[in-house]
Amino acid sequence: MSAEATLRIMDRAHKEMTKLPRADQGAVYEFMNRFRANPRDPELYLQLAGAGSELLSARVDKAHRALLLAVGERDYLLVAVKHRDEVSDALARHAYRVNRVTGGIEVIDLAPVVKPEPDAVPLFQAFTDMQLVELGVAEPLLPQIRALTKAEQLSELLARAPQLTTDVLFALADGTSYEDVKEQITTPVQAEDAVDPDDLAAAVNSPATQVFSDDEALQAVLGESFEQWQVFLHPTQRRLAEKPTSGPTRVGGGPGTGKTIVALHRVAHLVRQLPAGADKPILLTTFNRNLAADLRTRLIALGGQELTARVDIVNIDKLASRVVSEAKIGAGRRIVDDNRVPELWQTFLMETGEKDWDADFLYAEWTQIILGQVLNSRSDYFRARRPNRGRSLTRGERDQVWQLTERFTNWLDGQGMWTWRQVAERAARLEMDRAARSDAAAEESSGSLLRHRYRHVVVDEAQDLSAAHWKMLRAMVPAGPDDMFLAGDTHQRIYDNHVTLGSLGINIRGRSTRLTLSYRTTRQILAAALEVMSGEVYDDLNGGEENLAGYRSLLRGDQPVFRGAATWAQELDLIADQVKAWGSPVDGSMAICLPTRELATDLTARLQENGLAVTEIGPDGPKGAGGVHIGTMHRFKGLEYQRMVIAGVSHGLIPRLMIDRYRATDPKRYERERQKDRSLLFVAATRARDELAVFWHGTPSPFLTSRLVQQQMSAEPSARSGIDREAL
Ligand SMILES: Nc1ncnc2c1ncn2[C@@H]1O[C@H](COP(=O)(O)OP(=O)(O)OP(=O)(O)O)[C@@H](O)[C@H]1O
Repeated sequence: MSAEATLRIMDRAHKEMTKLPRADQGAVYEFMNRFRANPRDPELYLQLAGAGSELLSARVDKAHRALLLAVGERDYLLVAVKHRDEVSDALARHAYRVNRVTGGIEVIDLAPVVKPEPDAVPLFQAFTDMQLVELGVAEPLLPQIRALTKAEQLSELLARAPQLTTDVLFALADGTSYEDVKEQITTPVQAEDAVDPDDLAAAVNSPATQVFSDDEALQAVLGESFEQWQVFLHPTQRRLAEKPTSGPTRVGGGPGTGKTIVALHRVAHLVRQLPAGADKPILLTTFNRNLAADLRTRLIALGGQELTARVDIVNIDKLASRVVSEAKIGAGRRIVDDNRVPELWQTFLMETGEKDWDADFLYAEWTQIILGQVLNSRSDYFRARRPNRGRSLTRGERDQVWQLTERFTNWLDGQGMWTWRQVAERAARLEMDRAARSDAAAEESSGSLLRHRYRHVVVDEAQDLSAAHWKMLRAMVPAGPDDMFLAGDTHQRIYDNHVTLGSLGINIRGRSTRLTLSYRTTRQILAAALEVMSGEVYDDLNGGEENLAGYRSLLRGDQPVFRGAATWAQELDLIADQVKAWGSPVDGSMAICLPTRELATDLTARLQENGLAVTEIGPDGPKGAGGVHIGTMHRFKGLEYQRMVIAGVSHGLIPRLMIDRYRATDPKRYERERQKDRSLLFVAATRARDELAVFWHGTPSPFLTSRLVQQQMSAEPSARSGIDREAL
């Protein structure tokens, strides 16, 4: 298709579009097609957006207008899609300018933030306007910057300023000298050639302009379906999805950065490379059932039934149980839920009169070391490394533990039971044997019928899989190019599975990447979620450390609400009021997350008394589409909602009071359990797209920093203690 005009989309505009209701996204999609074909189509009403504005406006549909910059005679940059009632506000509020340092186009938010204080000393009086501009500060913000006298005002301004302005002013306010800022912040992003601030055509091609898509990529995707456009990958995401790899690869990144989307596109890409056939040589797996169901729906939306037909989509435990039942193992045995196993250990120790060992300790040793590492024999256990296990064990003690676990498994067996961990361990062993036989057969003759199960394995929520799961997966696919693709974020680990992939035969070193741009949530919600995580150290699945540096959002919204009540009954009132303030939506766009089932039951009753429809989120996901969704924290993994309440964020509930008993007896375990509960809160907070409210009763959870808690006292930014880099 030859087009009349080229159209590019700014990153920010694209993010805003992903937030529109589906029907409106469809209208934008149609608009872009028409606009590219003929921008002067009279029905598009292309015109100057307003007197004195640098922007043009065009009609998307009855309600929406596109705002565009003309960057060449027939080249346009889409900078925003707004409701027509919001256009004049948007024009007054934002300026689009070429930055003199980077040469990129910046969107500058001109909303006034500073209330002038006549006698106070301006924060940046030591620097001239010229110096600030030379460092890369956005010129239209200079009048506001000049009026800043307090750190809190600066925080507020920087929360909306372009990146380079933020970096420069933050460093200067922090006491960094002009020369150092120039060297460390400005020079690295300086354009190679001289910048002409009026040359938009050059600016739009500058790497500093955050253009989501160039015209070519847009044209390609507009030729596809609307569904595909909805998950049109950012160039960074696309590279990850399509890059050939020499071995296992991992994509990390904070919540909502598109890891799942990339994993799905990776699957689609791999399917496209397959020779024709009716088999399923690609495994797509994740932690639990509802996430697997969700992956299936999303993959069908992306590539249809034909593509999905080549992919085995199954959650990891089901996959393991399939392997053992194919081998006719465990028939008639009931699989008990892992959270019941500590209790079973307790009963076993009581029945056998064994008093020297603690049930919790044995449970953890058995699941994490013996089953977790798929240890075959007592001598393997004697040699095993026991990372993260706290106290060391002598050889004699290891012998006792081994014998006790053998007796325990026989005891379980006698009652017709086994655990998911045992199933995973057995499946791993079966698959490792199968792989060894298949390798041996391949060496002897090329016509062997023994093959690995899959050619490619793609794993989402990788942070929650156990070592036995990884051993099973490793054995299911031959080592080689594009063998394993893992997506996950260790900050969201909510089950106690810590692994070092390298020691399990999965070598991701040098093939690990991180996404940093959140598509889900606003800057304000991200800042609050990140604050919950402050001070904690996370691993990178491979023995190193991982952080969320650079994790950001281009979307802005209201500050999240943080509010406490004296009692649970009063907290229920707060929740009911919040639901009402949000217009009591019962279309499934709002959810409430609680730490315990009891609290969830109370809240359900309360909302139902108020006449609201409530939908429980069960192990397979929400039990219906509409209603107010209510669930305990674990249920929220992988979900997203327009509005979220997190309730019961109280001392003793988050983290759970019961973990206190490990504080003295098993400090490592205590730290792990505490980190897990912190991650649960982080996962819950990052499910919110637009609005978040956090409530507690009594004393707030220690994970809510005093700054977050203070937000209830005063909506004023002056309640903050200072400028915090993370909060920006
Ligand atoms: N390129 C994109 N275009 C449009 N929407 C996107 C894009 N990438 C991600 N999204 C949207 O952002 C949201 C989050 O994406 P996704 O679920 O893949 O993130 P994630 O990193 O797996 O999140 P989490 O770690 O919280 O599970 C989804 O609604 C998804 O459709």
